[in-house]
Amino acid sequence: MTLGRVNPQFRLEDQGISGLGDVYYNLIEPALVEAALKRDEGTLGKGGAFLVTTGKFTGRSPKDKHVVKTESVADKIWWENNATMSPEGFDALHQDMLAHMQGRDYFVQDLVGGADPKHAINVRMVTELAWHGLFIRHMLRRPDRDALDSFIADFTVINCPSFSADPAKHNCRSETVIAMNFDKKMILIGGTEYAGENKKSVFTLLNYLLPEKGIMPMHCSANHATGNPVDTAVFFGLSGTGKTTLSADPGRTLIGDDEHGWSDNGTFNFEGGCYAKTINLSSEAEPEIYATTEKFGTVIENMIFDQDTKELDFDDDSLTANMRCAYPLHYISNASAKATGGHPKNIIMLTCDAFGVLPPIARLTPAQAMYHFLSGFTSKVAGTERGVTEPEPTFSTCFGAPFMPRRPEVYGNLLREKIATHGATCWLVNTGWTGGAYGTGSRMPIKATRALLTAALEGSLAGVEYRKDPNFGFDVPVAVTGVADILLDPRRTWDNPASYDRQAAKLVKMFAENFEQYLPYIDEDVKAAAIG
Ligand SMILES: Nc1ncnc2c1ncn2[C@@H]1O[C@H](COP(=O)(O)OP(=O)(O)O)[C@@H](O)[C@H]1O
Ligand SMILES: C=C(OP(=O)(O)O)C(=O)O
Ligand SMILES: [Mn+2]
Repeated sequence: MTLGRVNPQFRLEDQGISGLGDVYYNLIEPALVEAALKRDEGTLGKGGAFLVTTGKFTGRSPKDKHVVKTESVADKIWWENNATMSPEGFDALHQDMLAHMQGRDYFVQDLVGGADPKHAINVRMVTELAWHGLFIRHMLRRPDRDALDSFIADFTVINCPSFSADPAKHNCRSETVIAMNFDKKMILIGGTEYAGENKKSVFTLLNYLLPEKGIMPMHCSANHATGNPVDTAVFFGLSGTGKTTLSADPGRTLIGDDEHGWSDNGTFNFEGGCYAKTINLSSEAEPEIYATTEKFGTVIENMIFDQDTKELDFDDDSLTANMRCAYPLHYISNASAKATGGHPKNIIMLTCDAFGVLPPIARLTPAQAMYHFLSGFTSKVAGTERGVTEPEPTFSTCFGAPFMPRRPEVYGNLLREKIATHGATCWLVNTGWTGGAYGTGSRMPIKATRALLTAALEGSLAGVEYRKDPNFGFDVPVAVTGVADILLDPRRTWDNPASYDRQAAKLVKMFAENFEQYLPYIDEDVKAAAIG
Protein backbone atom coordinates (compact mmCIF):
# COMPACT_ATOMS: atom_id res chain seq x y z
CA MET A 1 0.00 0.00 0.00
CA THR A 2 1.20 3.52 -0.81
CA LEU A 3 0.50 6.19 1.77
CA GLY A 4 1.30 9.89 1.85
CA ARG A 5 2.19 12.32 -0.90
CA VAL A 6 4.55 11.55 -3.77
CA ASN A 7 5.18 12.31 -7.42
CA PRO A 8 3.01 9.65 -9.09
CA GLN A 9 5.69 9.30 -11.77
CA PHE A 10 8.44 8.76 -9.27
CA ARG A 11 7.45 6.07 -6.82
CA LEU A 12 9.91 3.48 -5.58
CA GLU A 13 8.63 1.11 -8.29
CA ASP A 14 9.82 3.64 -10.88
CA GLN A 15 13.27 3.22 -9.39
CA GLY A 16 13.11 -0.55 -9.61
CA ILE A 17 12.22 -1.07 -5.95
CA SER A 18 9.13 -3.23 -5.52
CA GLY A 19 7.67 -5.97 -3.37
CA LEU A 20 7.93 -3.95 -0.18
CA GLY A 21 5.26 -3.87 2.52
CA ASP A 22 3.59 -0.51 3.13
CA VAL A 23 5.49 2.50 1.83
CA TYR A 24 4.91 5.80 3.59
CA TYR A 25 5.84 8.78 1.45
CA ASN A 26 6.74 12.14 2.89
CA LEU A 27 4.90 11.85 6.20
CA ILE A 28 5.12 15.06 8.18
CA GLU A 29 6.58 15.13 11.68
CA PRO A 30 3.49 14.18 13.75
CA ALA A 31 2.75 11.26 11.44
CA LEU A 32 6.33 10.06 11.64
CA VAL A 33 6.23 10.24 15.44
CA GLU A 34 2.95 8.29 15.43
CA ALA A 35 4.40 5.66 13.13
CA ALA A 36 7.58 5.35 15.16
CA LEU A 37 5.57 4.94 18.37
CA LYS A 38 3.32 2.33 16.79
CA ARG A 39 6.39 0.41 15.69
CA ASP A 40 7.84 0.66 19.19
CA GLU A 41 10.97 2.40 17.92
CA GLY A 42 11.18 4.76 20.88
CA THR A 43 9.19 6.74 23.37
CA LEU A 44 7.88 10.27 23.82
CA GLY A 45 9.84 12.60 26.05
CA LYS A 46 9.14 16.01 27.52
CA GLY A 47 7.42 18.39 25.11
CA GLY A 48 6.97 15.54 22.64
CA ALA A 49 10.64 14.94 21.93
CA PHE A 50 11.26 11.44 20.57
CA LEU A 51 13.69 9.30 22.56
CA VAL A 52 15.57 6.46 20.91
CA THR A 53 18.51 4.17 21.49
CA THR A 54 20.59 2.83 18.62
CA GLY A 55 22.02 -0.40 20.02
CA LYS A 56 25.58 -1.34 19.22
CA PHE A 57 26.30 1.60 16.94
CA THR A 58 26.20 4.93 18.71
CA GLY A 59 28.74 6.67 16.49
CA ARG A 60 29.92 6.61 12.91
CA SER A 61 31.79 3.66 11.38
CA PRO A 62 34.30 5.49 9.17
CA LYS A 63 36.15 2.32 8.27
CA ASP A 64 32.99 0.77 6.83
CA LYS A 65 32.37 3.59 4.42
CA HIS A 66 33.21 2.70 0.82
CA VAL A 67 33.29 4.52 -2.49
CA VAL A 68 32.53 2.36 -5.50
CA LYS A 69 35.53 2.42 -7.83
CA THR A 70 33.94 2.96 -11.22
CA GLU A 71 35.85 4.24 -14.21
CA SER A 72 34.36 7.71 -14.12
CA VAL A 73 35.52 8.42 -10.55
CA ALA A 74 38.75 6.39 -10.46
CA ASP A 75 41.05 9.37 -10.99
CA LYS A 76 39.01 11.82 -8.92
CA ILE A 77 38.77 10.09 -5.56
CA TRP A 78 41.42 10.31 -2.85
CA TRP A 79 41.75 6.55 -2.45
CA GLU A 80 44.24 6.73 0.42
CA ASN A 81 41.40 8.18 2.48
CA ASN A 82 38.39 6.36 1.01
CA ALA A 83 37.95 2.59 1.10
CA THR A 84 37.01 1.09 -2.26
CA MET A 85 34.19 -1.23 -3.24
CA SER A 86 34.08 -2.96 -6.60
CA PRO A 87 31.12 -2.23 -8.92
CA GLU A 88 30.30 -5.96 -8.76
CA GLY A 89 30.35 -5.89 -4.96
CA PHE A 90 27.99 -2.93 -5.00
CA ASP A 91 25.58 -4.58 -7.42
CA ALA A 92 25.46 -7.69 -5.23
CA LEU A 93 24.92 -5.50 -2.17
CA HIS A 94 22.13 -3.63 -3.93
CA GLN A 95 20.41 -6.84 -4.99
CA ASP A 96 20.71 -8.46 -1.58
CA MET A 97 19.48 -5.35 0.17
CA LEU A 98 16.43 -5.17 -2.10
CA ALA A 99 15.74 -8.84 -1.42
CA HIS A 100 16.01 -8.18 2.32
CA MET A 101 13.55 -5.30 2.01
CA GLN A 102 10.81 -7.52 0.56
CA GLY A 103 7.61 -7.38 2.56
CA ARG A 104 8.96 -4.81 5.02
CA ASP A 105 7.49 -1.35 5.50
CA TYR A 106 9.56 1.65 4.44
CA PHE A 107 9.52 5.41 4.91
CA VAL A 108 10.43 7.72 2.06
CA GLN A 109 11.40 11.35 2.52
CA ASP A 110 11.96 13.49 -0.58
CA LEU A 111 14.29 16.25 0.56
CA VAL A 112 16.77 18.82 -0.66
CA GLY A 113 20.46 19.33 0.14
CA GLY A 114 21.49 22.97 -0.27
CA ALA A 115 19.73 26.20 0.71
CA ASP A 116 20.86 27.90 -2.52
CA PRO A 117 18.41 26.59 -5.14
CA LYS A 118 21.05 27.04 -7.84
CA HIS A 119 23.30 24.46 -6.25
CA ALA A 120 20.78 22.22 -4.47
CA ILE A 121 20.35 18.51 -5.08
CA ASN A 122 17.23 16.43 -4.55
CA VAL A 123 17.79 13.48 -2.25
CA ARG A 124 15.35 10.66 -1.68
CA MET A 125 15.89 8.96 1.67
CA VAL A 126 14.38 5.49 2.01
CA THR A 127 14.50 4.34 5.60
CA GLU A 128 13.46 1.22 7.41
CA LEU A 129 13.06 3.12 10.67
CA ALA A 130 10.32 5.71 10.92
CA TRP A 131 12.49 7.73 13.29
CA HIS A 132 15.32 7.83 10.72
CA GLY A 133 12.73 9.42 8.43
CA LEU A 134 11.98 11.96 11.17
CA PHE A 135 15.69 12.55 11.76
CA ILE A 136 16.55 13.20 8.14
CA ARG A 137 13.42 15.30 7.65
CA HIS A 138 14.78 17.56 10.40
CA MET A 139 18.30 17.53 9.07
CA LEU A 140 17.85 18.12 5.34
CA ARG A 141 15.70 20.77 3.70
CA ARG A 142 11.98 20.17 3.31
CA PRO A 143 10.53 21.17 -0.08
CA ASP A 144 7.09 22.79 -0.25
CA ARG A 145 4.34 20.17 -0.18
CA ASP A 146 3.30 21.08 -3.73
CA ALA A 147 6.83 20.58 -5.04
CA LEU A 148 6.61 16.92 -3.96
CA ASP A 149 4.23 16.20 -6.83
CA SER A 150 7.01 16.72 -9.36
CA PHE A 151 9.99 15.69 -7.21
CA ILE A 152 12.64 13.61 -8.97
CA ALA A 153 15.63 12.51 -6.92
CA ASP A 154 19.16 13.27 -8.06
CA PHE A 155 20.44 10.76 -5.52
CA THR A 156 18.77 8.03 -3.49
CA VAL A 157 19.87 6.77 -0.10
CA ILE A 158 18.56 3.47 1.26
CA ASN A 159 19.13 2.88 4.96
CA CYS A 160 18.39 -0.57 6.22
CA PRO A 161 19.79 -1.19 9.75
CA SER A 162 18.48 -4.76 9.94
CA PHE A 163 20.50 -5.75 6.87
CA SER A 164 23.90 -7.37 7.41
CA ALA A 165 26.47 -7.05 4.68
CA ASP A 166 28.68 -9.97 3.69
CA PRO A 167 32.33 -8.89 3.19
CA ALA A 168 33.09 -11.84 0.90
CA LYS A 169 30.17 -11.13 -1.38
CA HIS A 170 29.90 -7.35 -1.15
CA ASN A 171 33.56 -6.40 -1.14
CA CYS A 172 33.23 -4.55 2.15
CA ARG A 173 34.89 -4.82 5.57
CA SER A 174 32.17 -5.98 7.94
CA GLU A 175 28.44 -6.46 8.38
CA THR A 176 28.11 -2.70 8.57
CA VAL A 177 28.32 -0.86 5.29
CA ILE A 178 27.99 2.62 3.85
CA ALA A 179 28.47 2.31 0.09
CA MET A 180 28.51 5.35 -2.18
CA ASN A 181 28.06 4.86 -5.90
CA PHE A 182 28.40 8.16 -7.77
CA ASP A 183 27.59 6.57 -11.14
CA LYS A 184 24.39 4.91 -9.98
CA LYS A 185 23.58 7.95 -7.88
CA MET A 186 22.89 5.78 -4.91
CA ILE A 187 24.07 5.33 -1.32
CA LEU A 188 23.34 2.10 0.53
CA ILE A 189 23.61 1.97 4.32
CA GLY A 190 23.26 -1.25 6.28
CA GLY A 191 23.96 -2.69 9.69
CA THR A 192 23.93 0.48 11.81
CA GLU A 193 21.22 2.53 13.48
CA TYR A 194 23.37 5.59 14.23
CA ALA A 195 21.42 8.40 12.57
CA GLY A 196 24.51 10.50 11.85
CA GLU A 197 25.44 8.18 8.96
CA ASN A 198 22.42 9.52 7.03
CA LYS A 199 23.45 13.15 7.12
CA LYS A 200 27.17 12.58 6.79
CA SER A 201 26.74 10.43 3.70
CA VAL A 202 24.81 13.24 2.00
CA PHE A 203 27.58 15.61 3.10
CA THR A 204 30.21 13.36 1.51
CA LEU A 205 28.18 13.34 -1.68
CA LEU A 206 28.09 17.16 -1.81
CA ASN A 207 31.79 17.27 -1.03
CA TYR A 208 32.29 15.21 -4.15
CA LEU A 209 29.91 17.11 -6.42
CA LEU A 210 30.39 20.78 -5.58
CA PRO A 211 34.11 21.45 -6.21
CA GLU A 212 33.52 20.85 -9.93
CA LYS A 213 31.10 23.79 -9.84
CA GLY A 214 33.67 26.02 -8.13
CA ILE A 215 31.86 25.77 -4.80
CA MET A 216 33.82 25.18 -1.64
CA PRO A 217 32.06 22.60 0.55
CA MET A 218 32.92 23.08 4.21
CA HIS A 219 32.63 21.06 7.41
CA CYS A 220 31.69 24.16 9.34
CA SER A 221 28.93 25.97 11.16
CA ALA A 222 27.96 29.51 10.21
CA ASN A 223 26.21 32.57 11.57
CA HIS A 224 25.90 36.24 10.73
CA ALA A 225 25.49 39.50 12.59
CA THR A 226 21.86 40.16 13.42
CA GLY A 227 20.24 41.92 10.49
CA ASN A 228 23.49 41.91 8.50
CA PRO A 229 24.26 38.78 6.47
CA VAL A 230 27.28 40.54 4.97
CA ASP A 231 28.98 40.01 8.33
CA THR A 232 29.13 36.21 8.10
CA ALA A 233 31.43 33.93 10.09
CA VAL A 234 32.14 30.26 9.44
CA PHE A 235 33.53 27.86 12.05
CA PHE A 236 35.43 24.88 10.68
CA GLY A 237 35.97 21.95 13.02
CA LEU A 238 36.00 18.20 13.33
CA SER A 239 33.29 16.61 15.47
CA GLY A 240 33.22 17.85 19.06
CA THR A 241 35.27 20.99 18.53
CA GLY A 242 32.30 23.32 19.08
CA LYS A 243 30.72 24.08 15.70
CA THR A 244 27.18 23.54 16.93
CA THR A 245 27.72 25.05 20.39
CA LEU A 246 29.47 28.21 19.26
CA SER A 247 27.35 28.97 16.20
CA ALA A 248 24.21 29.05 18.36
CA ASP A 249 25.13 32.51 19.65
CA PRO A 250 22.29 34.58 21.15
CA GLY A 251 23.96 37.68 19.70
CA ARG A 252 24.02 36.45 16.09
CA THR A 253 21.76 34.76 13.53
CA LEU A 254 22.35 31.04 13.03
CA ILE A 255 22.81 29.90 9.41
CA GLY A 256 23.65 26.30 10.22
CA ASP A 257 25.64 24.07 12.53
CA ASP A 258 27.63 21.63 10.39
CA GLU A 259 27.76 21.67 6.56
CA HIS A 260 27.92 24.68 4.25
CA GLY A 261 28.92 25.69 0.77
CA TRP A 262 30.73 28.86 -0.30
CA SER A 263 29.72 29.91 -3.81
CA ASP A 264 30.06 33.16 -5.76
CA ASN A 265 26.88 34.24 -3.97
CA GLY A 266 28.19 33.64 -0.45
CA THR A 267 27.50 31.01 2.17
CA PHE A 268 24.65 28.51 2.13
CA ASN A 269 23.66 25.74 4.48
CA PHE A 270 23.37 22.26 2.98
CA GLU A 271 20.92 21.35 5.70
CA GLY A 272 17.74 22.51 7.39
CA GLY A 273 18.43 21.24 10.88
CA CYS A 274 21.06 20.69 13.56
CA TYR A 275 22.53 17.68 15.32
CA ALA A 276 23.91 18.69 18.70
CA LYS A 277 25.87 16.76 21.26
CA THR A 278 23.95 16.64 24.53
CA ILE A 279 26.59 15.35 26.91
CA ASN A 280 26.82 17.76 29.85
CA LEU A 281 24.51 20.15 28.01
CA SER A 282 23.49 22.85 30.46
CA SER A 283 20.66 25.34 30.26
CA GLU A 284 23.01 28.08 31.51
CA ALA A 285 25.89 27.60 29.03
CA GLU A 286 23.76 26.58 26.01
CA PRO A 287 20.16 27.71 26.63
CA GLU A 288 19.07 27.62 22.98
CA ILE A 289 20.20 24.07 22.34
CA TYR A 290 18.97 22.89 25.73
CA ALA A 291 15.47 24.18 24.94
CA THR A 292 15.24 22.04 21.81
CA THR A 293 15.39 18.87 23.91
CA GLU A 294 11.84 19.61 25.10
CA LYS A 295 10.30 20.43 21.73
CA PHE A 296 7.97 18.31 19.64
CA GLY A 297 9.67 15.79 17.42
CA THR A 298 13.27 16.59 18.41
CA VAL A 299 15.03 13.26 18.06
CA ILE A 300 17.05 12.39 21.15
CA GLU A 301 19.56 9.61 20.65
CA ASN A 302 21.05 7.41 23.34
CA MET A 303 20.25 9.44 26.42
CA ILE A 304 19.36 7.99 29.81
CA PHE A 305 16.13 9.39 31.26
CA ASP A 306 13.83 8.91 34.23
CA GLN A 307 11.04 6.52 33.16
CA ASP A 308 8.56 8.31 35.42
CA THR A 309 9.29 12.00 34.79
CA LYS A 310 11.05 11.69 31.41
CA GLU A 311 13.74 13.94 32.85
CA LEU A 312 16.91 13.58 30.74
CA ASP A 313 20.20 12.88 32.48
CA PHE A 314 22.72 15.00 30.61
CA ASP A 315 25.64 13.66 32.64
CA ASP A 316 24.95 9.96 32.17
CA ASP A 317 27.10 8.77 29.29
CA SER A 318 26.56 5.08 30.03
CA LEU A 319 25.23 4.39 26.52
CA THR A 320 27.78 6.62 24.79
CA ALA A 321 29.50 9.97 25.18
CA ASN A 322 28.04 10.76 21.76
CA MET A 323 24.49 11.43 22.97
CA ARG A 324 22.70 13.64 20.44
CA CYS A 325 19.61 15.64 19.67
CA ALA A 326 18.39 16.50 16.17
CA TYR A 327 15.98 19.35 15.51
CA PRO A 328 14.97 21.67 12.67
CA LEU A 329 16.86 24.95 12.38
CA HIS A 330 13.80 27.01 13.37
CA TYR A 331 13.85 25.43 16.86
CA ILE A 332 16.71 27.86 17.51
CA SER A 333 14.94 31.19 17.93
CA ASN A 334 17.48 33.35 16.14
CA ALA A 335 18.02 31.11 13.13
CA SER A 336 18.04 32.44 9.57
CA ALA A 337 14.88 31.53 7.63
CA LYS A 338 16.89 31.44 4.40
CA ALA A 339 19.87 29.56 5.87
CA THR A 340 22.21 31.65 3.73
CA GLY A 341 24.80 34.33 4.44
CA GLY A 342 27.36 36.53 2.73
CA HIS A 343 30.97 35.78 1.89
CA PRO A 344 32.64 34.89 5.19
CA LYS A 345 34.23 37.96 6.72
CA ASN A 346 35.77 35.82 9.45
CA ILE A 347 36.91 32.23 9.18
CA ILE A 348 37.37 30.42 12.46
CA MET A 349 39.24 27.12 12.55
CA LEU A 350 38.24 25.27 15.69
CA THR A 351 40.61 22.79 17.23
CA CYS A 352 40.17 20.75 20.38
CA ASP A 353 43.79 20.44 21.50
CA ALA A 354 44.04 17.67 24.10
CA PHE A 355 47.74 18.51 24.61
CA GLY A 356 46.85 21.88 26.15
CA VAL A 357 49.44 23.64 23.99
CA LEU A 358 47.58 25.88 21.54
CA PRO A 359 46.34 29.30 22.68
CA PRO A 360 42.58 29.91 22.93
CA ILE A 361 42.76 32.22 19.91
CA ALA A 362 45.36 33.15 17.31
CA ARG A 363 45.15 35.32 14.19
CA LEU A 364 46.36 33.60 11.01
CA THR A 365 47.77 34.99 7.80
CA PRO A 366 46.15 33.48 4.67
CA ALA A 367 49.19 31.19 4.25
CA GLN A 368 48.97 30.08 7.90
CA ALA A 369 45.24 29.49 7.43
CA MET A 370 46.00 27.20 4.49
CA TYR A 371 48.62 25.41 6.58
CA HIS A 372 46.18 24.78 9.40
CA PHE A 373 43.34 23.87 7.05
CA LEU A 374 45.44 21.19 5.37
CA SER A 375 46.84 20.03 8.73
CA GLY A 376 43.46 19.86 10.45
CA PHE A 377 44.96 19.26 13.87
CA THR A 378 42.47 18.47 16.65
CA SER A 379 41.39 15.57 18.84
CA LYS A 380 38.75 13.04 18.11
CA VAL A 381 36.44 13.29 21.10
CA ALA A 382 34.95 10.25 22.77
CA GLY A 383 32.10 8.49 21.03
CA THR A 384 31.62 10.11 17.62
CA GLU A 385 33.57 7.35 15.96
CA ARG A 386 33.41 3.75 17.12
CA GLY A 387 36.24 2.79 19.45
CA VAL A 388 37.30 6.29 20.51
CA THR A 389 36.91 6.50 24.29
CA GLU A 390 39.05 9.50 25.22
CA PRO A 391 40.37 12.52 23.31
CA GLU A 392 42.72 11.23 20.65
CA PRO A 393 44.99 13.77 18.90
CA THR A 394 44.63 13.57 15.17
CA PHE A 395 45.32 15.44 11.95
CA SER A 396 42.04 15.41 10.07
CA THR A 397 42.64 17.39 6.92
CA CYS A 398 40.05 20.02 5.97
CA PHE A 399 38.78 19.51 9.54
CA GLY A 400 36.73 16.62 8.22
CA ALA A 401 38.86 13.94 6.54
CA PRO A 402 36.21 11.19 6.90
CA PHE A 403 33.89 13.17 4.62
CA MET A 404 36.34 14.22 1.90
CA PRO A 405 36.20 12.07 -1.25
CA ARG A 406 38.68 14.25 -3.13
CA ARG A 407 42.27 15.14 -2.40
CA PRO A 408 42.84 17.82 0.28
CA GLU A 409 44.43 20.28 -2.20
CA VAL A 410 41.15 20.39 -4.15
CA TYR A 411 39.43 21.88 -1.11
CA GLY A 412 42.53 23.79 0.01
CA ASN A 413 42.93 25.58 -3.33
CA LEU A 414 39.25 26.52 -3.49
CA LEU A 415 39.37 27.94 0.02
CA ARG A 416 42.58 29.78 -0.62
CA GLU A 417 41.20 31.41 -3.73
CA LYS A 418 38.00 32.48 -1.96
CA ILE A 419 39.88 33.88 1.03
CA ALA A 420 42.06 35.91 -1.33
CA THR A 421 39.11 37.17 -3.40
CA HIS A 422 36.97 38.17 -0.44
CA GLY A 423 39.64 39.14 2.07
CA ALA A 424 38.43 37.05 5.01
CA THR A 425 40.24 37.27 8.34
CA CYS A 426 41.26 33.85 9.69
CA TRP A 427 41.57 32.66 13.27
CA LEU A 428 42.58 29.46 15.02
CA VAL A 429 40.52 28.84 18.16
CA ASN A 430 41.38 26.13 20.67
CA THR A 431 38.33 24.85 22.55
CA GLY A 432 40.38 22.00 24.04
CA TRP A 433 42.53 21.83 27.11
CA THR A 434 44.11 24.57 29.18
CA GLY A 435 46.19 24.43 32.38
CA GLY A 436 47.75 21.15 31.23
CA ALA A 437 46.95 18.33 28.87
CA TYR A 438 43.83 16.14 28.98
CA GLY A 439 43.98 14.34 32.32
CA THR A 440 45.66 17.26 34.15
CA GLY A 441 44.15 20.48 32.87
CA SER A 442 40.55 21.30 32.08
CA ARG A 443 38.48 22.06 28.99
CA MET A 444 38.49 25.70 27.95
CA PRO A 445 35.52 27.45 29.58
CA ILE A 446 32.80 28.02 26.95
CA LYS A 447 32.38 31.53 28.34
CA ALA A 448 35.99 32.40 27.54
CA THR A 449 35.76 30.99 24.03
CA ARG A 450 32.58 32.95 23.43
CA ALA A 451 34.11 36.19 24.71
CA LEU A 452 37.12 35.75 22.41
CA LEU A 453 34.91 34.98 19.43
CA THR A 454 32.69 37.97 20.12
CA ALA A 455 35.78 40.19 20.22
CA ALA A 456 37.10 38.70 16.96
CA LEU A 457 33.79 38.94 15.13
CA GLU A 458 32.95 42.43 16.35
CA GLY A 459 36.34 43.64 15.21
CA SER A 460 37.66 44.69 18.59
CA LEU A 461 40.68 42.37 18.22
CA ALA A 462 41.87 44.44 15.29
CA GLY A 463 43.38 47.08 17.53
CA VAL A 464 44.87 45.10 20.43
CA GLU A 465 48.48 44.17 21.10
CA TYR A 466 49.67 40.78 19.78
CA ARG A 467 52.65 38.56 20.56
CA LYS A 468 54.16 36.18 18.03
CA ASP A 469 53.90 32.62 19.28
CA PRO A 470 57.45 31.19 19.37
CA ASN A 471 56.33 27.67 18.47
CA PHE A 472 53.71 28.29 15.82
CA GLY A 473 54.53 31.73 14.46
CA PHE A 474 50.97 33.08 14.57
CA ASP A 475 49.79 36.21 16.37
CA VAL A 476 48.17 35.84 19.78
CA PRO A 477 46.40 38.74 21.51
CA VAL A 478 47.97 39.71 24.83
CA ALA A 479 44.82 40.99 26.54
CA VAL A 480 41.12 40.77 25.69
CA THR A 481 38.33 42.31 27.76
CA GLY A 482 36.33 39.67 29.62
CA VAL A 483 39.04 36.99 29.50
CA ALA A 484 41.76 36.44 32.12
CA ASP A 485 45.12 37.39 30.57
CA ILE A 486 46.71 34.18 31.78
CA LEU A 487 44.36 32.08 29.60
CA LEU A 488 45.74 33.77 26.49
CA ASP A 489 49.20 32.40 27.20
CA PRO A 490 48.86 28.63 27.70
CA ARG A 491 52.44 28.32 28.95
CA ARG A 492 51.47 30.38 32.00
CA THR A 493 48.47 28.12 32.73
CA TRP A 494 50.72 25.08 33.23
CA ASP A 495 52.17 24.33 36.69
CA ASN A 496 55.52 23.67 35.10
CA PRO A 497 56.51 25.85 32.12
CA ALA A 498 59.30 23.42 31.18
CA SER A 499 56.72 20.65 30.75
CA TYR A 500 54.73 22.97 28.54
CA ASP A 501 57.80 23.63 26.39
CA ARG A 502 58.44 19.90 26.00
CA GLN A 503 54.81 19.28 25.08
CA ALA A 504 54.84 22.17 22.60
CA ALA A 505 58.03 20.83 20.97
CA LYS A 506 56.39 17.43 20.64
CA LEU A 507 53.34 18.96 18.97
CA VAL A 508 55.44 21.06 16.59
CA LYS A 509 57.22 17.88 15.54
CA MET A 510 53.91 16.13 14.94
CA PHE A 511 52.73 19.03 12.80
CA ALA A 512 55.93 18.98 10.73
CA GLU A 513 55.84 15.22 10.18
CA ASN A 514 52.21 15.27 9.20
CA PHE A 515 52.67 18.17 6.80
CA GLU A 516 55.36 16.49 4.73
CA GLN A 517 52.67 14.78 2.65
CA TYR A 518 51.39 18.17 1.43
CA LEU A 519 54.75 19.71 0.48
CA PRO A 520 54.61 18.57 -3.16
CA TYR A 521 51.23 20.22 -3.64
CA ILE A 522 51.55 23.65 -2.06
CA ASP A 523 52.89 27.09 -2.91
CA GLU A 524 56.00 28.71 -1.47
CA ASP A 525 54.12 31.03 0.91
CA VAL A 526 52.37 28.10 2.58
CA LYS A 527 55.69 26.27 2.81
CA ALA A 528 57.08 29.35 4.51
CA ALA A 529 54.20 29.26 6.99
CA ALA A 530 54.98 25.63 7.86
CA ILE A 531 56.38 25.12 11.33
CA GLY A 532 59.05 22.92 12.85
N1 LIG B 1 35.21 26.06 25.09
C1 LIG B 1 34.31 25.30 24.48
N2 LIG B 1 33.84 25.63 23.26
C2 LIG B 1 32.94 24.85 22.63
N3 LIG B 1 32.43 23.71 23.16
C3 LIG B 1 32.85 23.33 24.37
C4 LIG B 1 33.81 24.10 25.08
N4 LIG B 1 34.03 23.48 26.25
C5 LIG B 1 33.27 22.39 26.27
N5 LIG B 1 32.54 22.28 25.15
C6 LIG B 1 31.62 21.15 24.83
O1 LIG B 1 32.17 20.50 23.72
C7 LIG B 1 31.15 20.01 22.88
C8 LIG B 1 31.25 20.61 21.51
O2 LIG B 1 30.39 19.90 20.69
P1 LIG B 1 29.66 20.45 19.43
O3 LIG B 1 29.40 21.91 19.54
O4 LIG B 1 28.48 19.57 19.18
O5 LIG B 1 30.78 20.18 18.35
P2 LIG B 1 30.66 19.96 16.80
O6 LIG B 1 29.39 20.62 16.38
O7 LIG B 1 31.86 20.62 16.26
O8 LIG B 1 30.66 18.50 16.61
C9 LIG B 1 29.82 20.36 23.52
O9 LIG B 1 29.42 19.25 24.28
C10 LIG B 1 30.20 21.54 24.43
O10 LIG B 1 29.36 21.63 25.53
C1 LIG C 1 27.47 14.03 13.33
C2 LIG C 1 28.76 14.08 13.29
O1 LIG C 1 29.50 15.22 13.28
P1 LIG C 1 29.49 16.55 14.12
O2 LIG C 1 29.83 16.18 15.50
O3 LIG C 1 30.54 17.33 13.42
O4 LIG C 1 28.13 17.17 14.06
C3 LIG C 1 29.55 12.87 13.15
O5 LIG C 1 30.77 13.04 12.97
O6 LIG C 1 28.98 11.76 13.20
MN1 LIG D 1 27.89 19.55 15.43
